[in-house]
Amino acid sequence: MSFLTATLVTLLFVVVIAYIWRIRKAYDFFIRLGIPGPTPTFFFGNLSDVIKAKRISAAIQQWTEKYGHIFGYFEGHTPILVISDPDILQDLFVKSFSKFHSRRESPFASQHAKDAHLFNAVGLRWKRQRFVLNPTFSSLKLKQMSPLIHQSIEMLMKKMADQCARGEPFDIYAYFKRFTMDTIWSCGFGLETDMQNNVNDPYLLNSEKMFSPNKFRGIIFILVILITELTKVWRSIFQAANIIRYWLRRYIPATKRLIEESPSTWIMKQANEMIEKRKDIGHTGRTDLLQLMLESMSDQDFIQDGLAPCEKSDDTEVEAPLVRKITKHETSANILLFMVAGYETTSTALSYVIYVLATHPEEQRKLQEHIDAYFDPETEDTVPTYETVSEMNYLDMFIRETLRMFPLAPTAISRQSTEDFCIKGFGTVPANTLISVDMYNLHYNPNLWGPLDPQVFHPERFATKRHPMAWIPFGAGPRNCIGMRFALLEIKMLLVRLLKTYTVIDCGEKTRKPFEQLVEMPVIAPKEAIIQLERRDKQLQ
Ligand code: HEM
Repeated sequence: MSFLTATLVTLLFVVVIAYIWRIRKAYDFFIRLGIPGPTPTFFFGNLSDVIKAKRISAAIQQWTEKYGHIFGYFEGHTPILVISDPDILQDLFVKSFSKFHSRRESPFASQHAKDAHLFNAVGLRWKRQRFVLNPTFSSLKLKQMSPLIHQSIEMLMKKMADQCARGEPFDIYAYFKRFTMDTIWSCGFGLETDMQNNVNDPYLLNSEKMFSPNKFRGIIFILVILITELTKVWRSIFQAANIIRYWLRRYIPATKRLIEESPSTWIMKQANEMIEKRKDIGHTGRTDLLQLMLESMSDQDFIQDGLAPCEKSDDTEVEAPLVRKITKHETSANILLFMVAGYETTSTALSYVIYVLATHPEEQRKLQEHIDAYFDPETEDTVPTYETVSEMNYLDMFIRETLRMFPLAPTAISRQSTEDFCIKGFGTVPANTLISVDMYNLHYNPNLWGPLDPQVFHPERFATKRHPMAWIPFGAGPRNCIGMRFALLEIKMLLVRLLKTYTVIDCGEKTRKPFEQLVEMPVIAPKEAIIQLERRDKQLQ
């Protein structure tokens, strides 16, 4: 063995030993703080329990039952602190928000990249973007958007009429996806898409691909968890692969048939074209998301954020950033984000509402009577206005109760502390600790939701004032879901139209099975939502 080889082998040996020692030491994290939790396995942490539970949120639920409202587990050797004590969460998410404004970094994109969007950005960059985007879903804007939402509903109702006439069970979830995609494009970006009629629409296909399993993404994800120190390397490999794919397709036409374009690259390309087109047209009179971003668009490629100490934002209790601008990179990244966030979440929420309606006929009847009290059941095509649906309390409670029982994005809520913090009864938790929430535990906690058993579907429980952290399907505090009011409006307007005309019928096993085998990716969703529709006027005859 040459001297060089011997030196290299020794060096490698030292690095491996140091790494093993580092991992071993990482596993002392919760022991030092006196926080309970499942015992980690060397290198993998508690991943085997997650695999057994099939879903990360299901594993977290099981651990909360065993270890209580504060516990810790390990993803690889990264400690994750899970909290479901509502008072502590209130402190972290709202009162001490200045220390907890960051979210867990995506394995695929850096929080500090030029194109970090609202979901990924941290600190002042996030505040600046949120400040520009917050007015998107104000009451006035929602009111202006409601006729556009109605147009998409009209199209969906035509499809529902066809399906009802067939008299067979069908997957309504697929229709909801096309409906929410049409709606977000028209309300957010002023584009008249027709995905409800064109199932091969490239926007729809590419967005669907972003949620479908992808082996390469899966491998990068696992590598980031297990060898987290090399996150930048794994991320660069992921990004380089996308760039190579793009250049190969662009410059070697023969590869077009062999190599598929990455769906995010495709969407970003459309987003950039859309920005240029709208810039050419000038102000359209529309006040959609794209217009808001264009009005605040900076000529700079990168904005150095700074604080204006005297300025305060209306919607967040944080100081406003000095520059109320957004770059072109951030604009196109946010177009991608809003499209993805506004499509899968709302359509999945609708599929849960449909499941509840089908499996709780008595509750469905009550909701129909409530709708009949506001809209004449004889006139089918009434346009449910923003004002009227906003008054419909029982409809609101029905949707809230569905999202309490079926929270679909629990892993979207994560926070990372920027300073040390104390949890009463435990030690000082160091800065940069990742915090997760057990949404199921909060949503099913009898102390927060009693006296009626939280396992029972009972919309009226929302008539009683509850703890502000008892219901958090859209997150909490200044960094909650920006699209919440839009999603709720869309769901309400659609339900009014659907239930005025139809009753949702349970198709037994076909309806129930997909909801017993939910998949978390990252939205928790059934594969399909099979139901049948029956005209209400036919039932009365
Ligand atoms: C039923 C539908 C929806 C659910 C359940 C949902 C859920 C969530 C959750 C749990 C978060 C994380 C909040 C937190 O960390 O506290 C979030 C963030 C976000 N959501 Fe939604 N969402 C829905 C619909 C929408 C829609 C329709 C849009 C846009 C059109 C949207 C855009 C976003 C964005 C941009 C963020 C990041 C906000 C930030 O970091 O400042 N969501 N959503």
